[in-house]
Amino acid sequence: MKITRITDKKVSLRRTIDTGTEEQRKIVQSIISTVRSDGDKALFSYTETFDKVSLSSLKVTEEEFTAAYEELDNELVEIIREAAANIRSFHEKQKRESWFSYNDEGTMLGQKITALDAVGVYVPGGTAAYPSSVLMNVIPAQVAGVKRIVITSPPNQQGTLPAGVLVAAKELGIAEIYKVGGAQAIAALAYGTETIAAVDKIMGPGNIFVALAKREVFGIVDIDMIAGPSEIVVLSDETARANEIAADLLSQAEHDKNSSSILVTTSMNQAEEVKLEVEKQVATLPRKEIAKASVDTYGHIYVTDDLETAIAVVNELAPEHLEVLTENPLAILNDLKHAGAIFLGRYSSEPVGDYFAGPNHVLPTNGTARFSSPLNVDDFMKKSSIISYSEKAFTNNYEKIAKLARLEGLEAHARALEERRK
Ligand SMILES: NC(=O)c1ccc[n+]([C@@H]2O[C@H](COP(=O)([O-])OP(=O)(O)OC[C@H]3O[C@@H](n4cnc5c(N)ncnc54)[C@H](O)[C@@H]3O)[C@@H](O)[C@H]2O)c1
Ligand SMILES: N[C@H](CO)Cc1c[nH]c[nH+]1
Ligand SMILES: [Zn+2]
Repeated sequence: MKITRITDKKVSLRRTIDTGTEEQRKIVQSIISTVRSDGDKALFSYTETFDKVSLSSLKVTEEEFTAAYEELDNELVEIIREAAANIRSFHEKQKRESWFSYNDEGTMLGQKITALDAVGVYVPGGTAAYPSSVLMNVIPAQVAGVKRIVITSPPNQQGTLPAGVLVAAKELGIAEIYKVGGAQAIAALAYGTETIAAVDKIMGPGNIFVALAKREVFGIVDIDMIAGPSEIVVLSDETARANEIAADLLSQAEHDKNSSSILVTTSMNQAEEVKLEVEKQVATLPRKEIAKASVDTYGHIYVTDDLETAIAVVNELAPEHLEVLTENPLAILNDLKHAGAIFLGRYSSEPVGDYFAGPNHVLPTNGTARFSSPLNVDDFMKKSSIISYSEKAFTNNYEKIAKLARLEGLEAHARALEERRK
Protein backbone atom coordinates (compact mmCIF):
# COMPACT_ATOMS: atom_id res chain seq x y z
CA MET A 1 0.00 0.00 0.00
CA LYS A 2 1.26 3.42 -0.91
CA ILE A 3 1.81 5.88 1.93
CA THR A 4 1.24 9.58 1.18
CA ARG A 5 1.58 12.47 3.57
CA ILE A 6 -1.22 15.03 3.22
CA THR A 7 -0.93 18.53 4.64
CA ASP A 8 -3.63 20.35 2.64
CA LYS A 9 -7.24 20.03 3.84
CA LYS A 10 -8.48 20.78 0.31
CA VAL A 11 -7.10 17.62 -1.27
CA SER A 12 -9.03 16.09 -4.23
CA LEU A 13 -9.31 12.28 -4.03
CA ARG A 14 -12.44 11.24 -5.95
CA ARG A 15 -12.56 8.10 -8.05
CA THR A 16 -14.19 7.94 -11.48
CA ILE A 17 -17.29 5.78 -11.94
CA ASP A 18 -17.26 2.85 -14.39
CA THR A 19 -20.05 3.61 -16.85
CA GLY A 20 -19.21 0.72 -19.18
CA THR A 21 -18.02 0.66 -22.79
CA GLU A 22 -20.05 1.41 -25.90
CA GLU A 23 -19.93 -2.30 -26.75
CA GLN A 24 -21.28 -3.31 -23.31
CA ARG A 25 -24.10 -0.77 -23.64
CA LYS A 26 -25.04 -2.22 -27.06
CA ILE A 27 -25.03 -5.78 -25.68
CA VAL A 28 -27.31 -4.74 -22.83
CA GLN A 29 -29.72 -2.87 -25.15
CA SER A 30 -29.92 -5.88 -27.43
CA ILE A 31 -30.58 -8.26 -24.48
CA ILE A 32 -33.35 -6.00 -23.19
CA SER A 33 -35.10 -5.74 -26.55
CA THR A 34 -34.85 -9.52 -27.10
CA VAL A 35 -36.38 -10.23 -23.68
CA ARG A 36 -39.17 -7.76 -24.47
CA SER A 37 -39.96 -9.51 -27.75
CA ASP A 38 -39.25 -13.18 -26.88
CA GLY A 39 -40.03 -13.35 -23.14
CA ASP A 40 -39.14 -16.60 -21.33
CA LYS A 41 -37.58 -18.09 -24.49
CA ALA A 42 -34.92 -15.34 -24.38
CA LEU A 43 -34.31 -15.94 -20.65
CA PHE A 44 -33.62 -19.66 -21.21
CA SER A 45 -31.41 -18.91 -24.17
CA TYR A 46 -29.29 -16.22 -22.43
CA THR A 47 -28.94 -18.48 -19.38
CA GLU A 48 -27.46 -21.15 -21.64
CA THR A 49 -25.10 -18.66 -23.26
CA PHE A 50 -23.86 -16.80 -20.19
CA ASP A 51 -24.36 -19.17 -17.27
CA LYS A 52 -23.65 -22.34 -19.29
CA VAL A 53 -26.60 -24.22 -17.93
CA SER A 54 -29.81 -25.45 -19.53
CA LEU A 55 -32.85 -25.05 -17.28
CA SER A 56 -36.24 -26.74 -17.50
CA SER A 57 -37.95 -24.08 -15.39
CA LEU A 58 -37.02 -20.63 -14.13
CA LYS A 59 -38.75 -20.71 -10.77
CA VAL A 60 -37.01 -22.27 -7.74
CA THR A 61 -38.98 -25.32 -6.61
CA GLU A 62 -39.89 -26.56 -3.11
CA GLU A 63 -37.43 -29.45 -3.63
CA GLU A 64 -34.62 -26.94 -4.14
CA PHE A 65 -35.55 -25.15 -0.89
CA THR A 66 -35.60 -28.49 0.95
CA ALA A 67 -32.19 -29.43 -0.45
CA ALA A 68 -30.83 -26.05 0.64
CA TYR A 69 -31.92 -26.63 4.25
CA GLU A 70 -30.32 -30.09 4.16
CA GLU A 71 -27.06 -28.58 2.95
CA LEU A 72 -26.85 -25.83 5.59
CA ASP A 73 -25.94 -26.38 9.28
CA ASN A 74 -28.82 -25.80 11.70
CA GLU A 75 -26.58 -23.44 13.63
CA LEU A 76 -26.22 -21.27 10.53
CA VAL A 77 -29.98 -21.23 10.01
CA GLU A 78 -30.31 -19.96 13.59
CA ILE A 79 -27.67 -17.28 13.00
CA ILE A 80 -29.51 -16.15 9.85
CA ARG A 81 -32.69 -15.88 11.94
CA GLU A 82 -30.92 -13.80 14.61
CA ALA A 83 -29.39 -11.47 12.01
CA ALA A 84 -32.80 -11.13 10.34
CA ALA A 85 -34.40 -10.18 13.67
CA ASN A 86 -31.75 -7.48 14.28
CA ILE A 87 -32.18 -6.09 10.77
CA ARG A 88 -35.98 -6.07 11.09
CA SER A 89 -35.87 -4.34 14.47
CA PHE A 90 -33.57 -1.58 13.12
CA HIS A 91 -35.67 -1.00 10.00
CA GLU A 92 -38.95 -0.94 11.92
CA LYS A 93 -37.69 2.24 13.59
CA GLN A 94 -37.41 3.85 10.15
CA LYS A 95 -41.02 3.34 9.15
CA ARG A 96 -42.95 6.56 8.62
CA GLU A 97 -46.67 6.98 8.94
CA SER A 98 -49.08 9.05 6.89
CA TRP A 99 -50.01 12.39 8.48
CA PHE A 100 -52.94 14.76 8.13
CA SER A 101 -53.28 18.29 9.49
CA TYR A 102 -56.33 20.55 9.81
CA ASN A 103 -56.61 24.35 10.07
CA ASP A 104 -59.30 26.68 11.39
CA GLU A 105 -60.89 27.07 7.96
CA GLY A 106 -61.57 23.35 7.87
CA THR A 107 -58.88 22.54 5.35
CA MET A 108 -57.14 19.19 5.57
CA LEU A 109 -53.66 18.75 4.16
CA GLY A 110 -51.59 15.63 4.46
CA GLN A 111 -49.14 13.08 3.20
CA LYS A 112 -50.38 9.57 2.51
CA ILE A 113 -47.63 6.97 2.52
CA THR A 114 -48.11 3.83 0.45
CA ALA A 115 -45.84 0.84 0.02
CA LEU A 116 -44.80 -0.11 -3.52
CA ASP A 117 -46.87 -2.99 -4.91
CA ALA A 118 -44.04 -5.11 -6.27
CA VAL A 119 -40.24 -5.02 -6.09
CA GLY A 120 -37.54 -7.19 -7.61
CA VAL A 121 -34.30 -7.93 -5.78
CA TYR A 122 -31.31 -8.88 -7.89
CA VAL A 123 -28.91 -11.16 -6.02
CA PRO A 124 -25.59 -11.35 -7.87
CA GLY A 125 -24.12 -14.73 -8.73
CA GLY A 126 -20.60 -16.09 -8.70
CA THR A 127 -18.57 -15.88 -5.51
CA ALA A 128 -20.55 -12.78 -4.55
CA ALA A 129 -23.83 -14.62 -3.84
CA TYR A 130 -24.61 -13.24 -0.42
CA PRO A 131 -27.41 -14.49 1.87
CA SER A 132 -26.84 -11.29 3.87
CA SER A 133 -27.82 -9.20 0.83
CA VAL A 134 -31.11 -11.13 0.62
CA LEU A 135 -31.84 -10.07 4.21
CA MET A 136 -30.73 -6.47 3.65
CA ASN A 137 -32.93 -5.96 0.57
CA VAL A 138 -35.99 -7.98 1.48
CA ILE A 139 -36.49 -6.96 5.14
CA PRO A 140 -36.90 -3.19 4.57
CA ALA A 141 -39.35 -4.01 1.76
CA GLN A 142 -41.36 -6.17 4.14
CA VAL A 143 -41.28 -3.53 6.87
CA ALA A 144 -42.57 -1.00 4.31
CA GLY A 145 -45.43 -3.37 3.51
CA VAL A 146 -44.52 -4.40 -0.05
CA LYS A 147 -46.82 -7.30 -0.95
CA ARG A 148 -44.91 -8.90 -3.82
CA ILE A 149 -41.15 -9.35 -3.47
CA VAL A 150 -39.37 -11.26 -6.21
CA ILE A 151 -35.74 -12.42 -6.22
CA THR A 152 -33.72 -13.18 -9.34
CA SER A 153 -30.21 -14.59 -9.38
CA PRO A 154 -28.10 -16.42 -11.98
CA PRO A 155 -28.06 -20.21 -11.61
CA ASN A 156 -24.86 -22.10 -10.88
CA GLN A 157 -23.55 -25.06 -12.89
CA GLN A 158 -25.99 -27.40 -11.10
CA GLY A 159 -28.88 -25.24 -12.31
CA THR A 160 -29.78 -24.01 -8.84
CA LEU A 161 -28.86 -21.20 -6.40
CA PRO A 162 -26.52 -21.28 -3.38
CA ALA A 163 -28.07 -22.88 -0.28
CA GLY A 164 -27.48 -19.79 1.88
CA VAL A 165 -29.39 -17.56 -0.53
CA LEU A 166 -32.32 -19.99 -0.72
CA VAL A 167 -32.48 -20.46 3.06
CA ALA A 168 -32.32 -16.69 3.71
CA ALA A 169 -35.13 -16.16 1.20
CA LYS A 170 -37.27 -18.96 2.62
CA GLU A 171 -36.75 -17.71 6.18
CA LEU A 172 -38.24 -14.40 5.03
CA GLY A 173 -41.16 -16.14 3.37
CA ILE A 174 -40.17 -15.33 -0.21
CA ALA A 175 -41.84 -17.72 -2.63
CA GLU A 176 -40.98 -16.16 -6.00
CA ILE A 177 -37.33 -16.77 -6.81
CA TYR A 178 -36.21 -17.05 -10.42
CA LYS A 179 -32.97 -18.49 -11.71
CA VAL A 180 -32.00 -15.81 -14.15
CA GLY A 181 -29.19 -13.27 -13.98
CA GLY A 182 -27.56 -10.39 -15.81
CA ALA A 183 -29.27 -7.84 -18.05
CA GLN A 184 -31.91 -10.42 -19.02
CA ALA A 185 -33.10 -10.63 -15.39
CA ILE A 186 -33.37 -6.85 -15.15
CA ALA A 187 -35.31 -6.75 -18.45
CA ALA A 188 -37.70 -9.46 -17.21
CA LEU A 189 -38.31 -7.58 -13.96
CA ALA A 190 -38.92 -4.30 -15.80
CA TYR A 191 -41.08 -5.52 -18.69
CA GLY A 192 -42.33 -8.92 -17.54
CA THR A 193 -42.33 -12.26 -19.36
CA GLU A 194 -44.77 -15.21 -19.39
CA THR A 195 -43.33 -16.46 -16.06
CA ILE A 196 -42.08 -13.31 -14.36
CA ALA A 197 -44.61 -10.50 -13.90
CA ALA A 198 -43.11 -7.00 -14.05
CA VAL A 199 -42.29 -5.16 -10.82
CA ASP A 200 -42.27 -1.44 -9.95
CA LYS A 201 -38.74 -1.13 -8.59
CA ILE A 202 -35.51 -3.11 -8.99
CA MET A 203 -33.02 -3.35 -6.14
CA GLY A 204 -29.64 -4.97 -5.71
CA PRO A 205 -26.08 -4.79 -7.01
CA GLY A 206 -24.45 -6.69 -9.84
CA ASN A 207 -21.73 -6.56 -12.46
CA ILE A 208 -21.47 -3.98 -15.25
CA PHE A 209 -24.18 -5.69 -17.38
CA VAL A 210 -26.62 -5.56 -14.47
CA ALA A 211 -25.71 -1.94 -13.69
CA LEU A 212 -26.12 -0.84 -17.32
CA ALA A 213 -29.44 -2.69 -17.61
CA LYS A 214 -30.70 -0.94 -14.48
CA ARG A 215 -29.76 2.43 -16.01
CA GLU A 216 -31.58 1.45 -19.25
CA VAL A 217 -34.87 0.47 -17.59
CA PHE A 218 -34.89 3.39 -15.14
CA GLY A 219 -38.07 5.35 -15.87
CA ILE A 220 -40.05 2.24 -16.83
CA VAL A 221 -39.41 1.13 -13.27
CA ASP A 222 -37.58 2.78 -10.40
CA ILE A 223 -34.15 1.53 -9.31
CA ASP A 224 -32.37 1.74 -5.97
CA MET A 225 -28.90 2.93 -6.95
CA ILE A 226 -25.96 1.83 -9.06
CA ALA A 227 -23.75 0.26 -6.39
CA GLY A 228 -20.03 0.30 -7.12
CA PRO A 229 -17.36 -1.94 -5.57
CA SER A 230 -17.15 -2.00 -1.76
CA GLU A 231 -15.04 0.60 0.02
CA ILE A 232 -13.68 1.12 3.49
CA VAL A 233 -11.91 4.06 5.06
CA VAL A 234 -10.38 3.70 8.51
CA LEU A 235 -9.73 6.93 10.37
CA SER A 236 -7.26 6.38 13.19
CA ASP A 237 -4.85 7.97 15.59
CA GLU A 238 -1.89 6.38 17.39
CA THR A 239 -4.22 4.60 19.86
CA ALA A 240 -5.47 2.05 17.28
CA ARG A 241 -3.84 -1.34 16.69
CA ALA A 242 -2.17 -1.91 13.31
CA ASN A 243 -3.14 -5.61 13.09
CA GLU A 244 -6.83 -4.77 13.60
CA ILE A 245 -6.76 -1.91 11.10
CA ALA A 246 -5.13 -4.16 8.49
CA ALA A 247 -7.70 -6.92 9.05
CA ASP A 248 -10.57 -4.45 8.65
CA LEU A 249 -9.09 -2.97 5.46
CA LEU A 250 -8.79 -6.47 4.00
CA SER A 251 -12.40 -7.30 4.91
CA GLN A 252 -13.55 -5.06 2.09
CA ALA A 253 -10.59 -5.63 -0.24
CA GLU A 254 -11.60 -9.29 -0.53
CA HIS A 255 -14.94 -8.33 -2.14
CA ASP A 256 -13.64 -7.25 -5.50
CA LYS A 257 -10.43 -6.35 -7.34
CA ASN A 258 -11.93 -2.88 -7.73
CA SER A 259 -12.77 -2.47 -4.03
CA SER A 260 -10.86 0.20 -2.18
CA SER A 261 -9.39 0.13 1.32
CA ILE A 262 -7.93 3.34 2.66
CA LEU A 263 -6.38 4.30 5.98
CA VAL A 264 -6.29 7.94 7.06
CA THR A 265 -4.10 8.28 10.15
CA THR A 266 -2.30 10.89 12.17
CA SER A 267 0.58 8.50 12.89
CA MET A 268 3.38 7.73 10.43
CA ASN A 269 4.59 4.85 12.65
CA GLN A 270 1.19 3.25 12.53
CA ALA A 271 0.98 3.78 8.73
CA GLU A 272 4.20 1.81 8.26
CA GLU A 273 3.05 -0.95 10.60
CA VAL A 274 -0.32 -1.25 8.85
CA LYS A 275 1.40 -1.48 5.45
CA LEU A 276 3.47 -4.46 6.70
CA GLU A 277 0.45 -6.05 8.43
CA VAL A 278 -1.63 -5.85 5.24
CA GLU A 279 1.17 -7.55 3.29
CA LYS A 280 1.43 -10.27 5.95
CA GLN A 281 -2.29 -10.89 6.38
CA VAL A 282 -3.29 -10.74 2.72
CA ALA A 283 -0.99 -13.65 1.90
CA THR A 284 -3.01 -15.90 4.24
CA LEU A 285 -6.46 -15.16 2.81
CA PRO A 286 -8.35 -17.67 0.64
CA ARG A 287 -9.33 -14.77 -1.65
CA LYS A 288 -5.79 -13.35 -1.65
CA GLU A 289 -5.71 -12.78 -5.41
CA ILE A 290 -8.73 -10.47 -5.27
CA ALA A 291 -7.72 -8.78 -2.02
CA LYS A 292 -4.13 -8.22 -3.17
CA ALA A 293 -5.20 -6.79 -6.52
CA SER A 294 -7.56 -4.47 -4.66
CA VAL A 295 -4.99 -3.16 -2.16
CA ASP A 296 -2.27 -2.91 -4.83
CA THR A 297 -4.46 -0.79 -7.11
CA TYR A 298 -6.81 1.09 -4.83
CA GLY A 299 -5.33 0.66 -1.34
CA HIS A 300 -3.78 3.78 0.11
CA ILE A 301 -2.57 5.18 3.43
CA TYR A 302 -2.81 8.91 3.98
CA VAL A 303 -0.90 10.41 6.88
CA THR A 304 -1.87 13.82 8.21
CA ASP A 305 -0.32 16.11 10.84
CA ASP A 306 -3.52 16.42 12.83
CA LEU A 307 -7.00 14.94 13.27
CA GLU A 308 -8.65 17.98 11.69
CA THR A 309 -6.89 17.39 8.37
CA ALA A 310 -7.61 13.65 8.64
CA ILE A 311 -11.33 14.43 9.02
CA ALA A 312 -11.22 16.72 5.97
CA VAL A 313 -9.66 13.88 3.95
CA VAL A 314 -12.37 11.45 5.11
CA ASN A 315 -15.13 13.91 4.18
CA GLU A 316 -13.55 14.34 0.76
CA LEU A 317 -13.50 10.55 0.25
CA ALA A 318 -17.16 10.23 1.40
CA PRO A 319 -16.70 6.47 1.84
CA GLU A 320 -19.26 3.70 1.86
CA HIS A 321 -17.93 2.46 5.23
CA LEU A 322 -16.02 4.59 7.71
CA GLU A 323 -14.40 3.10 10.81
CA VAL A 324 -13.36 5.56 13.49
CA LEU A 325 -10.51 4.14 15.56
CA THR A 326 -9.45 7.22 17.48
CA GLU A 327 -9.14 7.79 21.20
CA ASN A 328 -12.66 9.24 21.45
CA PRO A 329 -14.72 8.45 18.32
CA LEU A 330 -17.93 10.03 19.63
CA ALA A 331 -16.18 13.37 20.09
CA ILE A 332 -15.68 13.75 16.33
CA LEU A 333 -18.93 12.19 15.07
CA ASN A 334 -20.39 15.63 14.43
CA ASP A 335 -17.50 16.56 12.13
CA LEU A 336 -17.83 13.43 9.96
CA LYS A 337 -20.16 14.69 7.28
CA HIS A 338 -20.12 12.13 4.49
CA ALA A 339 -20.16 8.33 4.91
CA GLY A 340 -22.67 5.57 4.19
CA ALA A 341 -22.15 3.88 7.57
CA ILE A 342 -19.96 5.04 10.45
CA PHE A 343 -18.49 2.39 12.78
CA LEU A 344 -17.39 3.83 16.09
CA GLY A 345 -14.59 2.25 18.10
CA ARG A 346 -12.61 -0.95 18.26
CA TYR A 347 -15.53 -3.32 18.71
CA SER A 348 -17.49 -2.02 15.73
CA SER A 349 -15.44 -3.82 13.11
CA GLU A 350 -17.03 -3.37 9.64
CA PRO A 351 -18.29 -6.98 9.26
CA VAL A 352 -20.46 -6.43 12.37
CA GLY A 353 -22.49 -4.11 10.14
CA ASP A 354 -22.25 -6.24 6.98
CA TYR A 355 -24.04 -9.12 8.65
CA PHE A 356 -25.57 -8.61 12.00
CA ALA A 357 -25.96 -5.28 13.83
CA GLY A 358 -29.13 -4.23 12.01
CA PRO A 359 -28.40 -1.17 9.80
CA ASN A 360 -28.46 -1.85 6.08
CA HIS A 361 -25.27 -2.91 4.29
CA VAL A 362 -26.46 -1.55 0.94
CA LEU A 363 -24.73 1.82 1.06
CA PRO A 364 -23.75 4.64 -1.27
CA THR A 365 -20.36 4.05 -2.92
CA ASN A 366 -17.97 6.10 -5.08
CA GLY A 367 -18.32 9.31 -3.08
CA THR A 368 -22.12 9.34 -3.49
CA ALA A 369 -22.47 9.40 0.31
CA ARG A 370 -22.16 13.17 -0.27
CA PHE A 371 -25.79 13.14 -1.40
CA SER A 372 -27.34 9.74 -0.79
CA SER A 373 -28.22 7.42 2.07
CA PRO A 374 -28.18 3.74 2.98
CA LEU A 375 -30.98 1.56 1.61
CA ASN A 376 -33.93 2.08 3.93
CA VAL A 377 -37.66 1.59 4.36
CA ASP A 378 -38.45 4.86 2.52
CA ASP A 379 -36.94 3.33 -0.62
CA PHE A 380 -39.90 0.96 -0.70
CA MET A 381 -42.58 3.56 -0.07
CA LYS A 382 -43.96 6.52 -1.92
CA LYS A 383 -45.95 9.53 -0.87
CA SER A 384 -49.16 11.14 -2.12
CA SER A 385 -50.02 14.69 -1.08
CA ILE A 386 -53.57 15.12 0.21
CA ILE A 387 -55.42 18.42 -0.34
CA SER A 388 -58.96 18.83 0.94
CA TYR A 389 -60.13 22.46 0.91
CA SER A 390 -63.27 23.51 2.74
CA GLU A 391 -65.78 25.92 1.17
CA LYS A 392 -64.62 28.61 3.56
CA ALA A 393 -60.96 28.19 2.61
CA PHE A 394 -61.87 28.18 -1.08
CA THR A 395 -63.97 31.33 -0.80
CA ASN A 396 -61.22 33.13 1.10
CA ASN A 397 -58.50 32.24 -1.38
CA TYR A 398 -59.78 31.52 -4.89
CA GLU A 399 -59.29 35.07 -6.20
CA LYS A 400 -55.67 35.11 -5.09
CA ILE A 401 -55.08 31.75 -6.77
CA ALA A 402 -56.75 32.92 -9.99
CA LYS A 403 -54.42 35.94 -10.03
CA LEU A 404 -51.39 33.63 -9.77
CA ALA A 405 -52.78 31.55 -12.65
CA ARG A 406 -53.21 34.63 -14.85
CA LEU A 407 -49.68 35.77 -13.96
CA GLU A 408 -48.57 32.55 -15.66
CA GLY A 409 -50.94 33.12 -18.63
CA LEU A 410 -53.00 30.06 -17.68
CA GLU A 411 -56.58 31.29 -18.11
CA ALA A 412 -58.19 27.83 -17.84
CA HIS A 413 -56.68 27.42 -14.39
CA ALA A 414 -58.24 30.71 -13.26
CA ARG A 415 -61.63 29.83 -14.75
CA ALA A 416 -61.68 26.41 -13.05
CA LEU A 417 -61.67 28.30 -9.76
CA GLU A 418 -64.18 31.00 -10.83
CA GLU A 419 -66.59 28.41 -12.25
CA ARG A 420 -67.39 27.41 -8.68
CA ARG A 421 -68.35 30.93 -7.74
CA LYS A 422 -70.88 31.63 -10.54
N1 LIG B 1 -22.19 -3.41 -3.35
C1 LIG B 1 -22.64 -4.55 -2.85
O1 LIG B 1 -23.31 -4.60 -1.81
C2 LIG B 1 -22.36 -5.83 -3.59
C3 LIG B 1 -22.76 -7.03 -3.04
C4 LIG B 1 -22.57 -8.20 -3.78
C5 LIG B 1 -21.97 -8.14 -5.04
N2 LIG B 1 -21.58 -6.95 -5.54
C6 LIG B 1 -20.99 -6.89 -6.89
O2 LIG B 1 -21.75 -7.68 -7.76
C7 LIG B 1 -20.93 -8.15 -8.81
C8 LIG B 1 -21.16 -9.62 -9.03
O3 LIG B 1 -20.73 -9.94 -10.30
P1 LIG B 1 -20.91 -11.38 -10.97
O4 LIG B 1 -20.48 -11.23 -12.37
O5 LIG B 1 -20.25 -12.38 -10.13
O6 LIG B 1 -22.45 -11.69 -10.88
P2 LIG B 1 -23.73 -10.97 -11.52
O7 LIG B 1 -24.88 -11.75 -11.03
O8 LIG B 1 -23.71 -9.52 -11.29
O9 LIG B 1 -23.60 -11.21 -13.09
C9 LIG B 1 -23.67 -12.46 -13.68
C10 LIG B 1 -24.41 -12.33 -14.99
O10 LIG B 1 -23.72 -11.41 -15.85
C11 LIG B 1 -24.08 -11.69 -17.16
N3 LIG B 1 -22.89 -11.65 -18.01
C12 LIG B 1 -21.66 -12.14 -17.73
N4 LIG B 1 -20.85 -11.95 -18.80
C13 LIG B 1 -21.58 -11.36 -19.76
C14 LIG B 1 -21.32 -10.91 -21.08
N5 LIG B 1 -20.12 -11.04 -21.64
N6 LIG B 1 -22.31 -10.34 -21.77
C15 LIG B 1 -23.55 -10.19 -21.23
N7 LIG B 1 -23.87 -10.61 -19.98
C16 LIG B 1 -22.89 -11.17 -19.26
C17 LIG B 1 -24.67 -13.07 -17.20
O11 LIG B 1 -26.00 -12.98 -17.53
C18 LIG B 1 -24.53 -13.59 -15.78
O12 LIG B 1 -25.66 -14.32 -15.39
C19 LIG B 1 -19.50 -7.81 -8.43
O13 LIG B 1 -19.10 -6.68 -9.17
C20 LIG B 1 -19.60 -7.47 -6.94
O14 LIG B 1 -18.66 -6.54 -6.50
C21 LIG B 1 -21.76 -5.81 -4.85
N1 LIG C 1 -19.63 -5.03 2.44
C1 LIG C 1 -20.66 -5.28 1.42
C2 LIG C 1 -21.29 -3.97 1.00
O1 LIG C 1 -20.40 -3.06 0.66
C3 LIG C 1 -21.76 -6.16 1.87
C4 LIG C 1 -21.40 -7.54 2.25
C5 LIG C 1 -22.13 -8.65 2.05
N2 LIG C 1 -21.44 -9.68 2.58
C6 LIG C 1 -20.35 -9.22 3.12
N3 LIG C 1 -20.32 -7.90 2.91
ZN1 LIG D 1 -18.53 -6.79 3.11
